[in-house]
Amino acid sequence: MTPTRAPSPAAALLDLLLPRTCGGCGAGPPGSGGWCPACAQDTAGPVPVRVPGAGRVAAAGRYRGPLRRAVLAYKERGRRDLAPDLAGLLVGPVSAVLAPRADGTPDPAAVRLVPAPSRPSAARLRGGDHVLRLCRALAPLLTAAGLPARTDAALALHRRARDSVGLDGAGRAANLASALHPARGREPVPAARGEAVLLVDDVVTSGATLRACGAVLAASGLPAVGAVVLADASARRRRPDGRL
Ligand SMILES: O=P(O)(O)OC[C@H]1O[C@H](OP(=O)(O)OP(=O)(O)O)[C@H](O)[C@@H]1O
Repeated sequence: MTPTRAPSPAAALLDLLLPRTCGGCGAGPPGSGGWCPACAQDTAGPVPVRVPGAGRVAAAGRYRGPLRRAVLAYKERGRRDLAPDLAGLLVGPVSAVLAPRADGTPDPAAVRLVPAPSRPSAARLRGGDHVLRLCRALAPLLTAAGLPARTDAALALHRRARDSVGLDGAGRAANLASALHPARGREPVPAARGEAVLLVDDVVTSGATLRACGAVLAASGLPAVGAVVLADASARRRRPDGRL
């Protein structure tokens, strides 16, 4: 996806001052949780997503309708104010991924949220890393709900990582394999006893991103139990230009 340039400081200030509108349809003002009642109905998750090799994966909903519009508005159209509302949609998927297992694995006592990283150039154009911002909004919600959570930007993409637009699943996997690495400048902090590591991303399509991130985390001694994403686009076909 190609982001539009981040709004100027004046425009960002205006965003803060103007009444907020519904994340799904843009009509305002929104109801509780940042959504109008109709869109809230349509964004109710969680939905399990099958991503072989990525552990348990759950999404807040399918990549369509109000949720798709909200993700695009948040990611590409400068609606950074939607971070708390979108983070709120991830609380259910986190519970689903961490739900008790039949094999007797103990329930996690805490969770570490690892954002799937953006290309540095894309993050600059978007006015910051949108998935990292999402994690930072989600962590306090989980903590308030009784599951201590923190964000760990443990992964990064090389500056020269190419835009994956136009690549199929295999091409995306190859692009990521050469570009994804543990964040520089610090040793990975091992998971504390009882701490579950969870990947977070905005959208899952082929699953290449979640698998690649999971592989780098595991190689750093931080295996993830699974992932949560805002929207499941795995049933959609990318257009010939690679866009959804
Ligand atoms: O399941 P997958 O096939 O890996 O697709 C999902 C990934 O695709 C998008 O990122 P993209 O690589 O297009 O970068 P972007 O941040 O520029 O959108 C999206 O943000 C996910 O990270």
